[in-house]
Amino acid sequence: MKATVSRKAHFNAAHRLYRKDWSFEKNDAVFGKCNNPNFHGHNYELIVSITGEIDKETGYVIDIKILKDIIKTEVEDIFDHKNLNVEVPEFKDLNPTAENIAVVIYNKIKPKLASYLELEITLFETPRNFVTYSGK
Ligand SMILES: Nc1nc2c(c(=O)[nH]1)N=C([C@H](O)[C@H](O)COP(=O)(O)OP(=O)(O)OP(=O)(O)O)CN2
Ligand SMILES: [Zn+2]
Repeated sequence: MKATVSRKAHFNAAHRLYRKDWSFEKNDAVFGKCNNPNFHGHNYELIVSITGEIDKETGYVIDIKILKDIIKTEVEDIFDHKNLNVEVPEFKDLNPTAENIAVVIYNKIKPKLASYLELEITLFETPRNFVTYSGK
């Protein structure tokens, strides 16, 4: 019997959407106000969902305390109150769009889980804009 266990988390971060190999004009045309050289911020809301068999003895798919600790170490401690472009090495040459942030979070959390567990990341950049990534 399979179930999905989810944990919500939150981080606040600044970013700028642009490509270093494009002119300011091209970045402005594609990314608009998100290309502000002085950056801008979001209150990101994260949902980490783990799917797997319910253990017959414990009744758990995964102990949520363990998931909470993984999210703190791999996401909150690294992203919260940071400038993603400047302070998070994964975004040195990767545009910190919601899509790419979700992929980076997936790639940081996945190795910390037992290999038989499935992972899905849902990241809200604003209350109305969100992306989902599950490694496909
Ligand atoms: N596919 C994507 N499109 C956009 C992304 C993204 O990450 N992926 N990001 C941005 C900007 O960074 C920014 O997030 C847009 O914010 P904002 O302009 O505030 O968004 P809304 O106008 O939709 O604000 P609401 O409050 O949600 O109405 C742009 N595009
Ligand atoms: Zn933004």
